[in-house]
Amino acid sequence: MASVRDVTFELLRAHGLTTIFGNPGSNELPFLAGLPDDFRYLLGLHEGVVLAMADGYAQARRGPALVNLHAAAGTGNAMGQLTNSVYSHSPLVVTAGQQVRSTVGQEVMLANVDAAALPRPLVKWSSEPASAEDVPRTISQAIHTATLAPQGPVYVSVPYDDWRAESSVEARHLLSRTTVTAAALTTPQLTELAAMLDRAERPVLILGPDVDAVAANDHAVALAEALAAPAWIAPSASRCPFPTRHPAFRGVLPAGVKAISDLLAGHDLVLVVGAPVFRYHQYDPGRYLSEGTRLVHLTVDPGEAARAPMGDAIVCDLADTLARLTAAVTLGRRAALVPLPPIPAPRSGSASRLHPEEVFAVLRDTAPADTVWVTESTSTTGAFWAQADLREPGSYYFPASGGLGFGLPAAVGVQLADPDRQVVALVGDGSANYGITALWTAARYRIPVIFVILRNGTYGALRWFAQVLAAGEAPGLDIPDIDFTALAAGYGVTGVTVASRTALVEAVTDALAAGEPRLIQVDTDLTTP
Ligand SMILES: Cc1ncc(Cn2c(C)c(CCOP(=O)(O)OP(=O)(O)O)sc2=O)c(N)n1
Ligand SMILES: [Ca+2]
Repeated sequence: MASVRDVTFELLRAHGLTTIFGNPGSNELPFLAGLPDDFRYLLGLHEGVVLAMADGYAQARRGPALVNLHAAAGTGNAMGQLTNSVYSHSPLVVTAGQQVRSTVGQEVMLANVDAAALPRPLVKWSSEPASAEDVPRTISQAIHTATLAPQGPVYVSVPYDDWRAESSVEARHLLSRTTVTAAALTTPQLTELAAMLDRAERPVLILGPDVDAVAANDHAVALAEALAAPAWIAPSASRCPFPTRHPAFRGVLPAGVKAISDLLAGHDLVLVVGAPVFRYHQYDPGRYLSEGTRLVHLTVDPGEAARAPMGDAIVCDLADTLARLTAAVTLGRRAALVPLPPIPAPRSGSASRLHPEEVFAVLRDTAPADTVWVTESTSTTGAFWAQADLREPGSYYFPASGGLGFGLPAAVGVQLADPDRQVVALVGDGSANYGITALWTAARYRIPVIFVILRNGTYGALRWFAQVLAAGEAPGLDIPDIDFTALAAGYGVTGVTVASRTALVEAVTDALAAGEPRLIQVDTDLTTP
């Protein structure tokens, strides 16, 4: 008779979940010991790194990723990164080892007390099965819950004495189950929306991460062209859903209520696709929409639809709806769009420092055109987008809730999922410290990410925010004299410090040829987001 562990590995295999991102403890050993040969385990030295690696991997492969953590302590360490995963709709199946089932109530050492409650509200669903026999079905439910729209992280805690229990023969049904979301607009809904777009004098598109998550970028371009409508990326961008040098592209919306409504004034119809309405950030009170502006919101997430403060929402399949709308609207109703001016020359840095725009311009011109950028340098996002030339789906990732510690490990996960494209991590000298041990995993498994650390010696974004809030000087904002080349060497990654464009070109060129992870530390001027 098959054990619960045997059936669980069969189930994971059936769903392609044979890569485990993890950090083990004694509770996890009965699950991990004797790992089947067709499974691989990627060790992260901190559970925040483990989670963010899995998040990058899942987003880049557009499929689920499996995580194994140590009881409550490991889960707690991972929760910082779950704040990102839950908003990036990352389909993560997070498992955690639990103490022996009969001892949990005594709260013995390593008991994950109230395990299913611990990760909420940072997961879509969580559970600790009520019996060993129910472990396979619970994990099956977790996988389907993570991958059905809206996708998201889920959590299952398993007492370690469950694995050796006998499994029910009925569990075999789980191995072949499939579940899918089918959410197409009805013909009347589509006809009504297409007519609304046709009637609009000045429609505008706002595109979000969920368009890139289903690689519907070309559908978004086709609709923008059919409508001759400008296209913005939704605020607090965590992915790039539209080519940044397309004539319809206008930029990333600022994350303020008044700033957005001012920018959208004059448009009589705003179509938001695949983003919450909206991920505001700085407090910037004002009208949500100008008089005469109507907003329609297409989303995969009923929660986004229900909580928006304005507009009409339709929960639907994004790629299908974009393609059908393009075919349904009337062409040629508006004058051709005037493209943005060419990318401006980057601003120059001060003595012995480069301006972030210079760094991004050199990287853009030296790295391959289909490079994947994983960024976490919070004061330089404006500089990045000003210099960006992103063309393909899956070209850009940023922590969806700004939970730092994502950049370095997520870049490792993205490179693991997408070995045919070069991944470059652009991470601030502050952010780098939250996920620094990812360098060890990159070296250990020879995952050839190029890590670029922008070192301005401060928490730049917080300096900017202190001005926005007129808060004045605050303690704890300076982080001088951290040497990331020394830290990288300690984790097995070769690093170099550069102080000129020429040296940066040379370092990037060397790193591209290395075939193993490399770190490049650049001293940069402080700029604003
Ligand atoms: C886990 C965590 N801790 C603290 C913060 C607060 N925080 C911090 C500490 C920032 C500064 C990041 O500094 P950096 O050097 O990475 O980048 P810049 O200098 O370009 O801002 S931005 C920000 O929101 C956070 N977002 N996430
Ligand atoms: Ca910094």
